[in-house]
Amino acid sequence: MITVEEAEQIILAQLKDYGTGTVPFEQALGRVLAEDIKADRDLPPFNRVTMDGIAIAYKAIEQGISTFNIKATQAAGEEPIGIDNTNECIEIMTGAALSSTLDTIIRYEDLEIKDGTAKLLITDIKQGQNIHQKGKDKMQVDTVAAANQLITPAIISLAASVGKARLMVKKQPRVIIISSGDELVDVADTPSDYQIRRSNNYTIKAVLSQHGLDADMLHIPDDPEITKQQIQTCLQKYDVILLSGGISMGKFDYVPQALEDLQVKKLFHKVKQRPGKPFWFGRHNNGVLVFAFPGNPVATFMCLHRYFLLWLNETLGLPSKPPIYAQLAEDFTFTPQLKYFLQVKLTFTKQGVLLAQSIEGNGSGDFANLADTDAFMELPLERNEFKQGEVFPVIKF
Ligand SMILES: Nc1nc2c(c(=O)[nH]1)N[C@H]1C(S)=C(S)[C@@H](COP(=O)(O)OP(=O)(O)OC[C@H]3O[C@@H](n4cnc5c(N)ncnc54)[C@H](O)[C@@H]3O)O[C@H]1N2
Ligand code: MOO
Ligand SMILES: [Mg+2]
Repeated sequence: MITVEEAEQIILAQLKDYGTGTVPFEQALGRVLAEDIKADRDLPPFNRVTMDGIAIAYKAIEQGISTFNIKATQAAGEEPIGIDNTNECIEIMTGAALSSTLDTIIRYEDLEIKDGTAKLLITDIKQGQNIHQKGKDKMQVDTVAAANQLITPAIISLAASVGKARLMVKKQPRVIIISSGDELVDVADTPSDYQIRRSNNYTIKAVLSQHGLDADMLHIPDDPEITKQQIQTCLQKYDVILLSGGISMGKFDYVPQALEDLQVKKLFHKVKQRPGKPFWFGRHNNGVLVFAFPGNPVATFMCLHRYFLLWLNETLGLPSKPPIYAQLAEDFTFTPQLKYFLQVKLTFTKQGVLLAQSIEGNGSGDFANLADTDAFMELPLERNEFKQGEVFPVIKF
């Protein structure tokens, strides 16, 4: 049986470029940017007033002038209005473009405005104050957002401001989620006393959608022929198949045999880990990758986060995420020769330390426990005793 690290390496050796395409920028949230976004003009594009008040030429202050004739009022979006004499000012609003004859803004709070004049109530005035200088943030053709990063709301905002109505993004793999098992009925159906509703497929879909990835869903019964037929169809239509269930040692666990019959090369089956020991991974000649997760809900959930999301991140060319470490809140013992992914609840202490409280639940079938936790703590395989205060990596979900 291979280790978690070996499984990770095998999976990360299967990265694939799915190409690029363009989407309207408003629909690009959560996708991966595949081009540099450049400023179409300076940012800001003009000397932008940052306070409502008056605009003056600083020279007036040097000349000892403290009362100004208001020549005009300029709103944001209006053509700049200049002055002819240093004893003049323009009443001006935040966001307005400043005329080249003006270089200093005094706020209304620091003025007394009466009978068409503005009198200064302060003496400490700096040349250039309350002005966001043209080109201060970025110059024309500067890159405002570099390729190979996740498109966040801030990047949507930048795209809008530089007039990029469409963005080039990385194409995502086409994904199908296949659940299996005769004991599983759909959400809308009423299970018999010996059935349950299927949930893993919805969990996977929800996690993927949190990561900006859409996926189709399919359920197959425990029938070897149907299992084979259905997977065969999916091998033609998708880039990645995420299976849940049917991969262990049960008499009706038909998935590994079906995959083998369909020429999906097994790259590994079983990993030294709990949960998720029976995890199966392989690749078809045509490049389709198959992640077959163990059916127990916590096992599916852990493997999805630990392996598939990692692969997705790398395959889309995103920078590797630095690991997050937390401190174990109490002693913990785990004796099997498996790497244990302990379910924990994370909190920050007053000292700013990330603390992991173990919330063990009742094994990998206890999906109710997932709602009470927010991370897996990855405990080293080589050890059995873990002490309060020790620090280990965590996978937040
Ligand atoms: N003799 C052995 N038996 C088992 C072993 C083993 O090493 N030797 N491993 C156990 C472990 S660990 C796991 S995990 C499971 C994995 O089993 P399968 O991948 O074959 O999954 P199933 O048998 O189909 O189902 C297991 C369990 O999960 C429930 N399930 C499955 N799919 C869903 C779904 N979509 N939504 C909700 N629940 C689902 C299913 O009803 C079963 O209760 O094998 C152990 N056995
Ligand atoms: O992988 Mo199993 O999840 O330990 O129950
Ligand atoms: Mg089974």
